Amino acid sequence: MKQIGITGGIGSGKSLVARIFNCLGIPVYDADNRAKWITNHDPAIIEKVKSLLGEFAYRDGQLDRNRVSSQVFGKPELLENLNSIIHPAVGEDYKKWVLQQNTSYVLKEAALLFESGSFRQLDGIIHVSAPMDLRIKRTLERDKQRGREQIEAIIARQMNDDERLAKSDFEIINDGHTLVIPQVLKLHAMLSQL
Ligand SMILES: CC(C)(COP(=O)(O)OP(=O)(O)OC[C@H]1O[C@@H](n2cnc3c(N)ncnc32)[C@H](O)[C@@H]1O)[C@@H](O)C(=O)NCCC(=O)NCCS
Ligand SMILES: Nc1ncnc2c1ncn2[C@@H]1O[C@H](COP(=O)(O)OP(=O)(O)OP(=O)(O)O)[C@@H](O)[C@H]1O
Repeated sequence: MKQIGITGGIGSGKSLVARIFNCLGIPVYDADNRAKWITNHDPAIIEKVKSLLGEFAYRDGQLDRNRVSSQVFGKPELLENLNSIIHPAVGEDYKKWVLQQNTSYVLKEAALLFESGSFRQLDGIIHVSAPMDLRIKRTLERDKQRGREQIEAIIARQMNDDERLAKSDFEIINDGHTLVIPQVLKLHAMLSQL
């Protein structure tokens, strides 16, 4: 079974593209969502996050995401420390998940496939590309709690599009003009044959 990554910057449309593959019967591991689950449920991770960010990082037993976003996205060192707690846990969780799948290929969706090093375990990477202004506009519309300043701080913490695309094997253009479903169908036909 081939393991394919799907990546792209914030607001590029990874989740949307991943949902289309999922409709075709392809299992998708959503690293963002699993990271959310782990930070709320794994006691060892919760302890580590609290010792890094303080007790107030959690409210009513849940990670206070707005508070933590304001705390970490403007502070590269703090974010790196948070990443080094969460990324290995997501890596282990993914390994268990993949053993339970039995399709011709699976998808791992993550914004930070290259930054986290997890691309090394994958057989190919799909890059979802969209112009920067459109990515910011989509994210502003989706995440009402986030301002433009925070979105720009997040973008500054991610690999730039050119570099990410150069490291990827396939591209899906999600620029608001190019039709997305035909691109997914073409790639799905090819990946199913691998
Ligand atoms: C800082 C946190 C609490 C903010 O939560 P919030 O609900 O506001 O945002 P969410 O998790 O939905 O992320 C929104 C988008 O921001 C970007 N992003 C998230 N974490 C990071 C990061 N560490 N570095 C760069 N970009 C990131 C991604 O494009 C992501 O899709 C959360 O993002 C987090 O715990 N991040 C660190 C762990 C991580 O890297 N998760 C990503 C997948 S493993
Ligand atoms: N082609 C499109 N047409 C209209 N809306 C779109 C399109 N692509 C994405 N969107 C919308 O833009 C927003 C961002 O898309 P999505 O959540 O898939 O991005 P993402 O790459 O997964 O972002 P993140 O890294 O933050 O998780 C969503 O609200 C989504 O519905």
